[in-house]
Amino acid sequence: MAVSHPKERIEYIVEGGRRLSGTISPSGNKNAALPIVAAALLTEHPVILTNVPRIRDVEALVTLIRSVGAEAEWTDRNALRIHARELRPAALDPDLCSRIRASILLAGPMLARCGQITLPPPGGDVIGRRRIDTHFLALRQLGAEIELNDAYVLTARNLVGADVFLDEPSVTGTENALCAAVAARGTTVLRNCASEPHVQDLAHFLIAMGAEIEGIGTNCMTIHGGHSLGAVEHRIGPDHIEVGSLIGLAAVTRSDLRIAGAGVEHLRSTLMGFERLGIRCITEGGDLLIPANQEMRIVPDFGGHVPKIEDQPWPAFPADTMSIAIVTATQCDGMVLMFEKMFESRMFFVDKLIAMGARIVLCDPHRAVVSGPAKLRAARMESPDIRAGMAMLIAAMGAEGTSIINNAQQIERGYERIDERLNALGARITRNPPRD
Ligand SMILES: CC(=O)N[C@H]1[C@@H](OP(=O)(O)OP(=O)(O)OC[C@H]2O[C@@H](n3ccc(=O)[nH]c3=O)[C@H](O)[C@@H]2O)O[C@H](CO)[C@@H](O)[C@@H]1O
Ligand SMILES: C=C(OP(=O)(O)O)C(=O)O
Repeated sequence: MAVSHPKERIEYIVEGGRRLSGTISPSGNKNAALPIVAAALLTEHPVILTNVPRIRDVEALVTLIRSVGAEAEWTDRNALRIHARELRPAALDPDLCSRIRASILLAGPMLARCGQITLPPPGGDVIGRRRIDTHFLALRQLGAEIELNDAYVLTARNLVGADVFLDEPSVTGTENALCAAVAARGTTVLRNCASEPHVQDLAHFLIAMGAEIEGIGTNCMTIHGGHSLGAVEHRIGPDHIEVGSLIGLAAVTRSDLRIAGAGVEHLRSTLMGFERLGIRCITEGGDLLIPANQEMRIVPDFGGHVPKIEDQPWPAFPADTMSIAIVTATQCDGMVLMFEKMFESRMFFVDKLIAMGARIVLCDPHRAVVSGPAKLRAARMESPDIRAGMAMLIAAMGAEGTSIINNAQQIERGYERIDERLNALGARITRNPPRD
């Protein structure tokens, strides 16, 4: 699959009102694959990654690492071999960098290997301000110098361990700092760091390469840097955001689904959020079952008060599952406050759901009250970002009639062949243009 041209437009034509059934396996975690592909640049030895989601963001990052001299080839549909034998701090394509947030993840590994990198501003979902201050705060303390011209120019003669307190637990900020700290001389303590499953997966990958890291899964990691890093084979963990999306999809379409190998150890806050909406899943070994006969009655807070679902850094309810929870709540009986604490523009897509018949009051950029259930009508929509796009796809599948989702390439930034995989469960989604 080639990296898409920015002008490439994809639409999904979705026939609603169909129940799905069967088993689906989640893809590898997008937000783990991206930092791990970048971190493969830390070693001059070959790295083999399996369960890599073949999505647009990963393809874009693979193109970027090739442009600095790494060999990268797909040895199978979801297996990637990277060999960063020699790297050159070449100028990165500003257009590609602007399409993905993950281009910023090259900072730590490239500083470690080449002592310099010029990074055009990163992109990613336009869901609010995407700060990079935390990245630079940490990298500066580890010895980097940063200048801003048209691009960010980062240099470091030596990376040296430090005691770093992050100003917020930024996911990609923590990942950049972790990669730089692994290569730095001496010990680094990263305090107030992020601990999402993808941050943990990156840390396990680095340990498999030879790094020494303590405190994985907590908000304080200690890294004993400077170990030599060798060849490694690593399997990317399942995408807990995709699992959350499938739970919402099953509930809205009243479908019976089994999610095989769902990574159940990382689902507690997600399941708790959906339970508040009256949706209960069953864990069976490593699988998650979502029965079709859900109560879908919003559980009030003690004393009958309006409950809320709010996102926060891990281990709380994930920000990337918020849009899915909103569309799911429109089909549940009762009232709930959805509180998006992290991004200030992510909730604006609810006007599309309102146009379909959902009863939602957007109180301000961070809070929306949803009252359900409301019958959804088919509509023509435009996907503004990955998760809003997925929420629209769920709404379209739950609505009577045929909906059209434009700009579906946004959905494909994060979900692999989602049309094909849902069609295999009984959905009817036509992709335009068809796949090669
Ligand atoms: C490539 C990648 O991995 N992208 C993910 C990564 O983005 P990214 O690493 O860009 O997100 P950050 O964790 O830096 O921050 C996300 C937003 O939350 C705010 N914030 C963060 C921490 C906090 O305690 N309070 C707070 O308000 C930040 O200011 C920012 O607006 O993490 C986000 C938050 O899980 C996810 O939505 C993105 O999918
Ligand atoms: C916000 C997201 O991604 P990114 O940070 O890559 O834009 C997301 O995955 O929902």
